[in-house]
Amino acid sequence: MITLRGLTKRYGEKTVVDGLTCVVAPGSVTGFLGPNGSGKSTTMRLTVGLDRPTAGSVLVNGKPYAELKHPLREVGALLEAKALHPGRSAGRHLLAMARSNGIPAARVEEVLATVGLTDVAGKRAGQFSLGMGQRLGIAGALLGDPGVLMFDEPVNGLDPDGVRWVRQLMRSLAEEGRTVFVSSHLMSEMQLTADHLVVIGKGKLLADAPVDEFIAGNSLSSVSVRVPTPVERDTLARHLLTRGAAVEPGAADELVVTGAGVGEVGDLAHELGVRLHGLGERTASLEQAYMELTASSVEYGVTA
Ligand SMILES: Nc1ncnc2c1ncn2[C@@H]1O[C@H](COP(=O)(O)OP(=O)(O)OP(=O)(O)O)[C@@H](O)[C@H]1O
Repeated sequence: MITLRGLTKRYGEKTVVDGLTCVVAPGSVTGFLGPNGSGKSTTMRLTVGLDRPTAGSVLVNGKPYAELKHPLREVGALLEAKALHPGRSAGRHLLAMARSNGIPAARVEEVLATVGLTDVAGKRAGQFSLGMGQRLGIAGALLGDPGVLMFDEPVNGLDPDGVRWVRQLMRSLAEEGRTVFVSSHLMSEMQLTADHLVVIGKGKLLADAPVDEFIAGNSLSSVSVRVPTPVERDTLARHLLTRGAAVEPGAADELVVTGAGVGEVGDLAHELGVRLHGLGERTASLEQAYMELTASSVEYGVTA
């Protein structure tokens, strides 16, 4: 479990992490979302003692990182800036990490196999591709078999196979009862991977909710209606507009309606003698919900 209590970090005048309070619970994947520069990496760095909070605290299994006796056995992290010795092989790099944390050497073989790097264990890390480097970073996080895992943009640089592998790995780690805290900018991937979300903007907590609840609470539900001819589409659209609904063209013969339910749209079509080739709720995506919520928190937005 990771517990943040009023966690705050300032660099000079700038407050990068601003009073974050939340609990990242075991047994589920918690997605950590926020626009560029919102403080996600800083929060993760504070969690593993790479930086000190200006105020508040962050605890791993109830203790500050510095008080953990065997840190790698309690929390494993893949962070963005990897301090890899480029001339050292993947195997030796992991072995050095294992030695300094009292982890048996045999565990190195296991994690290399888990991340699919067994065949290149003797290769120098400096020659690794971006994706191989990510796999090595994940191996390092798993080395101590910790109950808490943190991954900062783990799918960065991975091919579609690798992305799927990371998703399955996160899911299985959570199913084993571990705490999995993962940041990503890939909303569709997060929607598939995460159970719960913590969303921040400009260092402040914007949301802390299960994925379904987050999507439902931050997006307008809409209705998709398929009408075969332009004349009928126009008739239905005009009548919906007079009832205060909003109508937008969708794909091909589809209209996307907000502000009216499925029943209302169906009944109206029936009254008007408009034929329907499809009618149903449209589920909003995590991306839509996220954009709604963070629109005002984007620090480096582009103005059109
Ligand atoms: N050591 C530091 N000194 C000064 N400012 C810093 C330092 N580390 C981070 N920052 C600033 O803190 C802010 C938050 O950065 P952080 O990397 O935590 O954001 P992030 O949410 O991880 O962003 P991204 O999604 O782009 O990775 C940025 O404006 C960054 O410039």
